[in-house]
Amino acid sequence: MIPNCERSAIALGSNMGNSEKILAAAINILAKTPGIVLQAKSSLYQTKAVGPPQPDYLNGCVILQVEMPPQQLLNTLLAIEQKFGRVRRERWGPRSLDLDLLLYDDLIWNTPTLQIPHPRMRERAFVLVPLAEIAPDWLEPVSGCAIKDLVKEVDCSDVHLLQGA
Ligand SMILES: Nc1ncnc2c1ncn2[C@@H]1O[C@H](COP(=O)(O)OP(=O)(O)OP(=O)(O)O)[C@@H](O)[C@H]1O
Ligand SMILES: Nc1nc2c(c(=O)[nH]1)N=C(CO)CN2
Repeated sequence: MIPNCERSAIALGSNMGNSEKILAAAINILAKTPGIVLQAKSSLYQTKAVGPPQPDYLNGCVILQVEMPPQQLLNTLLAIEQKFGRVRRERWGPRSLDLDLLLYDDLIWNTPTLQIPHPRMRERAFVLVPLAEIAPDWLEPVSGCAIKDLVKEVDCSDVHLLQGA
């Protein structure tokens, strides 16, 4: 536990390369980053890609205790994406690693480079299913709804628990 720290939820996704290995390695790096303590880790889910046709994703979420402001946390996430050779080509296109900052306590934050809560999290079953597993009672601050209730509003039929993960 870090004194004066905030709780943050991060979504992880990958559909290029050895996604299981990449997600495990990314979580490991996050857990070893100064100012970050890994509090909880969801199962991994195989999910049908939303967006242009592309391979299925592996998705998961983690809860972190962080002792850094939101923009610094985003910069940390972008640096980890780069380590795994993330190249931005098309919007919502395939990627070796995607890390999205979903929630930062009950903060609502809107700048050109960072929006919290993540603006599309409420419509994404591939985010809400793993997040509900580890943070069901966390209130998404824009809607005021708990994650366990938001997950009931989306179609979860394309999100499957990865066996043996
Ligand atoms: N909450 C957030 N988490 C991550 N990135 C964010 C957030 N809010 C704004 N951004 C900005 O979005 C930029 C582009 O993100 P990215 O390329 O990962 O989008 P995407 O994964 O293709 O689509 P989506 O944002 O719908 O998940 C980042 O460089 C970052 O500046
Ligand atoms: N199933 C799934 N589809 C996606 C994902 C993702 O992580 N999982 N990420 C996207 C861009 O952030 C676009 N589409």
